[in-house]
Amino acid sequence: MTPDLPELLDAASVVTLPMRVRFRGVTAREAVLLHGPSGWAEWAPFVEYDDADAARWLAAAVEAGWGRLPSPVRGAVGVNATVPAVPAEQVGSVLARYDVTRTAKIKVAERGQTLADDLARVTEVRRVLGPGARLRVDANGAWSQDDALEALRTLAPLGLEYAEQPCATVEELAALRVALARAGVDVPVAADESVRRAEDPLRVAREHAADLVVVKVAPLGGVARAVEIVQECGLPAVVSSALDTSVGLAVGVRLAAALPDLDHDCGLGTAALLAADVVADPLVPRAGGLTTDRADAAREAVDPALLTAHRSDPERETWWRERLTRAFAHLSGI
Ligand SMILES: O=C(O)CCC(=O)C1=CC=C[C@@H](O)[C@@H]1C(=O)O
Ligand SMILES: [Mg+2]
Repeated sequence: MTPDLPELLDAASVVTLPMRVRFRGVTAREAVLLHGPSGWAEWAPFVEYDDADAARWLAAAVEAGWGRLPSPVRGAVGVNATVPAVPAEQVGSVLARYDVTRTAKIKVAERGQTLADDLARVTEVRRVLGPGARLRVDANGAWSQDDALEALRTLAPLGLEYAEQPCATVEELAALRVALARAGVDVPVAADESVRRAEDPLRVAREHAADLVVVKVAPLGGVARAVEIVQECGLPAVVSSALDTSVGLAVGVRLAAALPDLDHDCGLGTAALLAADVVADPLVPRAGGLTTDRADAAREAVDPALLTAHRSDPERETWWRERLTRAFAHLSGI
């Protein structure tokens, strides 16, 4: 069932949530919470995304708020800590916000920083979490193929589970995998933007450009679509958030719980990066994981007082409502 536009606009609350640390260049996360007959849903396409992208995020919100989510095949999922591109001295305080010690994802290749900064940050995460922890890095496509080879050669001795989107294009990722193998650098490559922002999310698998895929519910158009994409790719998957509120994270947990195979911890701990949320008890990982029970409960626990307290200013609210109207016009093309 798809709501009409007046129903969607009526169901929408626009919020601005402050973040604890800068992430993806933002210090506040804006989101639209939608209350539909199937429960709360979130629509929060990154502000730089165009209306066609935003429509895919809307399809995901409509699935959660007006449709049905695929049934879980597991009741709990492991979660990684997410470490923004902070100075090494701040790593300890970031990690202290997570009840997670097994796996951490570390942002690298941040604009204005150097490989020495990345090395210091990853070294510090390894020191804090110890030799048994699984560490993955995410360059968000910022390295050239040569830079990626040099960086991963430098970081590999610290022990990396994988490198997420080390280069921007599918061609570079494919060539990098060959170059890494040739150089004897044992770091698997994961594709994120090459799946979530691609015209054809399966191309990365066809071109043998990745060892695993990172999937996010909203950019892929919903849980059911994301499950299909993972199956069609035929590669191991990691479910990750799109810097969601607890509502979006809860739906992410439902994707992780619905995948037939899940061998990696998921990037669903990002509530810890928000200084405010739309539920009183944010969906942060406990003992390294999240359960579907807690996720479903969080989605039911959206607090109207928090929606009011964090309501966006009138100018931003108008911007989001107009964007929602435009994205809705694209929805039928999805
Ligand atoms: O994967 C995680 O650990 C948390 C989520 C995360 O890192 C991201 C969420 C949203 C946008 C991104 O720039 C970023 C990513 O690239 O994976
Ligand atoms: Mg990523």
